[in-house]
Amino acid sequence: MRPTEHLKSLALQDWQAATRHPFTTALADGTLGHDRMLAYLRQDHLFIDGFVRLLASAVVHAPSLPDAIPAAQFLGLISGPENTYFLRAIKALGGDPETPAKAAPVTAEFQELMARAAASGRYEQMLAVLVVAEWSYLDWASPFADHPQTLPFWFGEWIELHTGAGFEGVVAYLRDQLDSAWQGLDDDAHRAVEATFTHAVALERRFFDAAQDGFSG
Ligand SMILES: Cc1ncc(CN)c(N)n1
Repeated sequence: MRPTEHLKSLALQDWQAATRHPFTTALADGTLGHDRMLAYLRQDHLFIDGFVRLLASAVVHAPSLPDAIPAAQFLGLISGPENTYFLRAIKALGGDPETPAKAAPVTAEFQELMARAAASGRYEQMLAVLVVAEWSYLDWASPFADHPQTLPFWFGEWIELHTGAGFEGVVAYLRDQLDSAWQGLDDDAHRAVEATFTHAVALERRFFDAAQDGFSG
């Protein structure tokens, strides 16, 4: 079994709950309340701040230039079209993209996990969080790739950013990086990757649970 399959198998319950979540089902069929989508995007924009720094750290720690380049290109996508999507969508939903939200507890925990992984100097720790974040999003969004064009852009473009050949390539690359890093690690480092990976999956689930509640708790 591939190391990334093994890691996912350790977190299967949370994985399935995160990737077949009523929040994303409602988002994809267009019935999600606009207030809910706005609250989610304002929290997720905070998540992206930490994510960009984590991805940049992975670029720094990649073992070679060919290993670093796909992550560097993905960094450009997140910092460009994805960030612009956030600004446009938050504005269209009635929010002020220039005023950051106060981090909800689950967002703050995610920020801490990403900051810890980035500061660890351990490439596999960075990849453990990056793989969960992008693979779980590919998993929930893929069944909705052919969404109706009538969906408002704040729903439709969010699905498009997480589906398609380009994004599948990002997930394949991140998984390959973690699979090959795993081979060179000792038992203690394997346990540490497992802990970070399963924590990240639990946070993805809790992030959608909180989003479903409008981040009110
Ligand atoms: C919480 C979370 N996890 C993952 C992703 C995927 N980019 C995201 N936008 N937000």
